[in-house]
Amino acid sequence: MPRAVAVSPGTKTPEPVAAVEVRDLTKRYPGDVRALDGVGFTVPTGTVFGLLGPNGAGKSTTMKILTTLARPDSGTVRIAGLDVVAEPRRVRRVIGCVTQRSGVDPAATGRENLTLQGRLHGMSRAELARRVDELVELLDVGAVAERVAGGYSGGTKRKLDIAMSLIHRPRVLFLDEPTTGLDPEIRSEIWEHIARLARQERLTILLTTHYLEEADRLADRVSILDRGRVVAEGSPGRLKDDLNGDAVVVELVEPGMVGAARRALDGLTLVREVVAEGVAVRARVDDAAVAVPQVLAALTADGVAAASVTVAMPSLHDVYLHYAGRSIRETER
Ligand SMILES: Nc1ncnc2c1ncn2[C@@H]1O[C@H](COP(=O)(O)OP(=O)(O)OP(=O)(O)O)[C@@H](O)[C@H]1O
Repeated sequence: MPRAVAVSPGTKTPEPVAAVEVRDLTKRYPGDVRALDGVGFTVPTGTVFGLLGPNGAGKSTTMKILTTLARPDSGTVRIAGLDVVAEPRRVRRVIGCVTQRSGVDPAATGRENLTLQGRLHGMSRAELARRVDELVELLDVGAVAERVAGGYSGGTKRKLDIAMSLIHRPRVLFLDEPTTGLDPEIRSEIWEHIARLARQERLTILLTTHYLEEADRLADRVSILDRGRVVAEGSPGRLKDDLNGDAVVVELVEPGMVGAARRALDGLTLVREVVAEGVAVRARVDDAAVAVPQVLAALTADGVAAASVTVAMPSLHDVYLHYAGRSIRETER
């Protein structure tokens, strides 16, 4: 946790303890769509915060308002102490954004992309050259920095996008689904980079994700949004602990039986929630020792064959399912 007040090196002005402070945010779209209905959360300086929620929950709308791209109907947002509605230009100077749409110019080299970005921020030549070198090393893109970005792999391109968002040394970094569409191996490499950035650059990071393992791995705290409201907030560990009970995961012999397995387990009073996960079903129960025999009996009675049964502690998937009322996998695009 951060100290009460920190001093940033260049300005000697005290940094507010909360890097992001969101209060009572509301936003309606035409057609009486209530996209945000009183959203509030605080992100302490130097921490990583995850915004989770099913499609349509209000994550993008929240991100747009926080990054000055949209105005709220009511409520307040302060970024590094600055009001996003009253001082959008100053806010833009202290934030960096990585959106799902890449800002990389495929015809320019990695180094040229970074340099151009720095010029757009009005950085001096010497300072920019230093910063480009620093970021090339930090994001480990030295081997490809002189090659045109059009030939980069998806992971390298994403790293360049992240580096570009950091060129002007922002205090708060917004990452919108930073690893969507990447291979699992590349995804964990990007996670390592993000975690390192948070430490080395003393960044506050706010990310949206629908990979719950990403939030579990990176976020100090998460907020689960549903229908424009925060339905749960806390550290991933605390949210999991609060759920109590166990998760019973039954892997099925036949993928086609997932629906039948789900219906069979839905009918058991000791199963609190059940969700399909690929060729498995995941049920949350109070006591796995009591539940497993009944789970297996119910499946057998309905003609569903189990390949394996695993008992686990509740995961962030179970937390999400509990608060959002549905699995994030059911809501994936
Ligand atoms: N420009 C718009 N006009 C009308 N309705 C909109 C507009 N943008 C978003 N909405 C609606 O507002 C609600 C919140 O959308 P938002 O995009 O913020 O959710 P989200 O959590 O980011 O979902 P996703 O992950 O699908 O982007 C949804 O019901 C959505 O359909």
